[in-house]
Amino acid sequence: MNPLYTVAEIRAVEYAAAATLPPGALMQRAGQAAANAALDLLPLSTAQARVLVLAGPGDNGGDALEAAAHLSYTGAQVTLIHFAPAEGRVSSDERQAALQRAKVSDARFREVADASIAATEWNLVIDGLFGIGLKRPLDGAVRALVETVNQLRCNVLALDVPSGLDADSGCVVGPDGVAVHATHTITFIGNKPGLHTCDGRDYAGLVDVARLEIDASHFAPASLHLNDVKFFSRHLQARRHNSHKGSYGNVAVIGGARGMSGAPILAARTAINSGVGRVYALFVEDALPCDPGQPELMCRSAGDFELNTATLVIGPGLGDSSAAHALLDQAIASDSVLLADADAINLLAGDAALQTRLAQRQAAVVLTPHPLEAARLLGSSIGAVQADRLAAARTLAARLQAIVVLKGSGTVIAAPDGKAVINTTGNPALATAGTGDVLAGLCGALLAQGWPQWEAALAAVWLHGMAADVLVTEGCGPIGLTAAELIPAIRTALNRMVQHHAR
Ligand SMILES: NC(=O)C1=CN([C@@H]2O[C@H](COP(=O)(O)OP(=O)(O)OC[C@H]3O[C@@H](n4cnc5c(N)ncnc54)[C@H](OP(=O)(O)O)[C@@H]3O)[C@@H](O)[C@H]2O)[C@@H](O)CC1
Ligand SMILES: [K+]
Repeated sequence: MNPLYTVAEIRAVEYAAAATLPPGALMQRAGQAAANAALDLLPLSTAQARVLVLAGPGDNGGDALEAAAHLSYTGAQVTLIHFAPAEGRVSSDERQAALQRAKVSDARFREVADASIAATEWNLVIDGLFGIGLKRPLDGAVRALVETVNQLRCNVLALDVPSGLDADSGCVVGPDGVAVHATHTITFIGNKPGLHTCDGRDYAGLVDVARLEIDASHFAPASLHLNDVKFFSRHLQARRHNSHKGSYGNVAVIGGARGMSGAPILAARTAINSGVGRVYALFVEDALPCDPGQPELMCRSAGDFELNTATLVIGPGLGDSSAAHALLDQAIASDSVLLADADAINLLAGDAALQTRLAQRQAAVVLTPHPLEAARLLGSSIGAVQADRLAAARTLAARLQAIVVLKGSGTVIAAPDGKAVINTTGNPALATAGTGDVLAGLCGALLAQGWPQWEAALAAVWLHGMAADVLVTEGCGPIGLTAAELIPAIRTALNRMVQHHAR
């Protein structure tokens, strides 16, 4: 089920596997897998293909040298830019063997400063500069080379990790760092979180995993996965004929301070379109009499509502007034399943006692912070949260005993026991006002229909991103997609999933 491994975990697998294999076997397999992946990206007539291979000073460079030798034997015109290890550093034996193979092949070695590199029309660049051994930002000649490669218009295949990207966090290693902008990444032994969150999705392109035929016994159970429909599909239930609106739960969205009534309306509309029996839009100030665009919603003043009668989605447009704070306090004190978003998270961040009570609740809690909200809760900065999104989400989940959905590219969903998932759907169309309210309403809807909080969060994030992906393929984004447009697309995606998976 799409496990992800940290660099430390990959190193442990590599160490254990290498001990059972002939010397150099893993690098040879990596080089072969890389060459195969490259051939998939080249014209059928390889003899015409011009391939630029960048080989760094470590074993990632060794993979590249192996791949270069293989490709040159297929007839491709391979040009190699090779960085020897720094003075005082010794190549591994397998890397030295790979260098020899490349030297005796038809691959042509060129100097890094060769001006013809920028001017040549390459069919493919293979990036084997740095993999999981990257230790510092790229600088000097390597940085200049990466900047040149990033200007080329051909496919770029990264080996293991796009050089310059941190394989654990998905951050370009900086400050002011650069990384190879790959169109494809073939990653070795196991998939890595950094390829799927933060900057990872922008730099890795399409990711493929080559396990290098390592025996499954060398892999410890993963605590981190990519999101997968299999994780939640058993909760996709077909509807019974003999059912009524009372069968599908109640959601109450609490928010809507003055000037911000749109946020709870978006969340409430999403909830009713995602199958909830009854949906209330509750306003901390100036309740709207009704929502003319969605008259099924019951619009009320929040103060008049019995909070124990619905799944609560608190926060969209809630503001920071004392009335908002009091409502959050009451919501936490209630017995209802609770989703806290947006201003509810900001209010929580400023009230340690409320955080303690939240952590002690019996009923389920889901929090859906974006990175700034997460930073406020953690008492840190956006930069610190983004530098390690997984740690941020896991820390919050453990501290607040809640499912935490840390939004952003490669949304991270974390549970108090440390298990975590990175979502794979979604695109930059979601970077617009109101999409968070839609996600909150969707997750609240699933919770109200009886989904456990972990699966509800996984499914909501998946469907929300999938709806955006479908809309983008239809030309409704990424530029200019509005949050409200997601709602019917989510309804369609949810119904399709139920048709496909439910019994
Ligand atoms: N071992 C195996 O069995 C297998 C390994 N595999 C492959 O090996 C890769 C890991 O190899 P690795 O550990 O040698 O690290 P790698 O990513 O090549 O970089 C280290 C080198 O880069 C240097 N360096 C670092 N940062 C730098 C910078 N910013 N600017 C300049 N230099 C910098 C660093 O120098 P140092 O800091 O030590 O002076 C060192 O020389 C892995 O990703 C996979 O592709 C596969 O073949 C499967 C089997
Ligand atoms: K690389």
